[in-house]
Amino acid sequence: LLPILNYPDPRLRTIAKPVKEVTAEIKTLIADMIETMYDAQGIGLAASQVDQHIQLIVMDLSEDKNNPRVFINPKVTPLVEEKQPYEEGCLSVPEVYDKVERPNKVRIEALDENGEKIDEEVEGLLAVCIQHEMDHLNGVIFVDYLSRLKQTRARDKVRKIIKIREKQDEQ
Ligand SMILES: O=C(O)C[C@@H](Cc1ccccc1)[C@H](O)SCc1ccccc1
Ligand SMILES: [Zn+2]
Repeated sequence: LLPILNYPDPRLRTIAKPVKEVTAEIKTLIADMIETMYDAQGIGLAASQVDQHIQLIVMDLSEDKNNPRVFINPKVTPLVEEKQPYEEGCLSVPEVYDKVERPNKVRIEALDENGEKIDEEVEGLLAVCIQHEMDHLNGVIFVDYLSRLKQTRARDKVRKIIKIREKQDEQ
């Protein structure tokens, strides 16, 4: 399992670099990220969150957690002007949930783990999730869209949760 960086860790603000070639170690990273995402009960994970600053996202929205998707060097283009609110969460901001408005239909252009082209139009949770992950690759965290007060509360809450988790790990 890979350690997930927690807000407000400044490393989460790093801009991810494009992947030049899908090497063996990138394939290992992909497998480790998928395992880490499942363990953390996430439906998406960006490489930035595990302190690897390359343009790589893994996602699995399936019920049985048996259909992982890999997006390398992704480009997301909104297909509708109108934005819809969605109650987002983030593995880097544990137990903080709040509404974020995003276009709910987007085009995804990327490469998959075999370097094959992906070019899909998606909507709903998949569209929300890919935009949330793309933000991570650009050093943006969903709490950045919230008020200052909510950002302060999020920071305090994450600090408390991490302390509790560290205590649990000691026992
Ligand atoms: O990038 C992450 O931190 C994983 C995110 C992905 C996500 C964020 C907002 C909306 C959908 C997906 C989540 O922690 S995965 C947990 C989750 C699952 C279903 C709905 C919301 C959040
Ligand atoms: Zn996130």
